[in-house]
Amino acid sequence: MGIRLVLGADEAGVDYKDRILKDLGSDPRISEIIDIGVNRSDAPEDFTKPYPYVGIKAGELIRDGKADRAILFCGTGIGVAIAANKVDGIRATTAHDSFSVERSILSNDCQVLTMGQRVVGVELASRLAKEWLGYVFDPTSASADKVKVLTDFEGC
Ligand SMILES: O=C(CO)[C@H](O)COP(=O)(O)O
Repeated sequence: MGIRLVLGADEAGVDYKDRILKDLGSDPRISEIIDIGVNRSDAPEDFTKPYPYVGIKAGELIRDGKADRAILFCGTGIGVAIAANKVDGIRATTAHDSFSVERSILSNDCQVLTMGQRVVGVELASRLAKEWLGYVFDPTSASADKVKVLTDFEGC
C-alpha cells in the first residue's frame, strides 16, 4: 500500500505546491495524491484559501483515515503547521533542512511536513519532500516512548 499524500497551500505557497505535485506525480511510493490546493476548480466547496483552512483540512483528512501524510506550503510554512497541529492526533512540523526533515519522522513520527515558499528555494523544497517520503517511523525505537507521551496526552 502506497502513501496517500495530501498536498496543500495558500496563495503564498501555491507555486511550490504545484511544483511538488508535478515532481511526485509518478513517484512509485505514492498511491494517491489529494490536492487541496488553492484555486482548483474541483476543490471541495467548503475549501477556502487562507492557511488555517489548508492546515486544518489536511489534518482532518489524516485524522479521519482518508490520507496518510501531507506536505503543505504557505509563505513561511509556520501557519499551515500551526493549523494542522490543531487537529487531534496530528504532528506537523516546518522543516527546511535534511536533518530536521529526517528527524521529523524518525524522532517525532510527524504526518505533516510544511515549508515556506518565501523561505526555501524550490529545488531544495523538492529534494526535501522526496527525502521526507522515504523515512518511516520505527515504533520499536527509543523515540517511540516520547511520541507516546504526546499521543497519551491527547487521548489518541
Ligand atoms: O506564511 C503564512 C502564514 O504563516 C501565510 O502564507 C501568510 O500569512 P500573512 O502574513 O498573515 O498574510
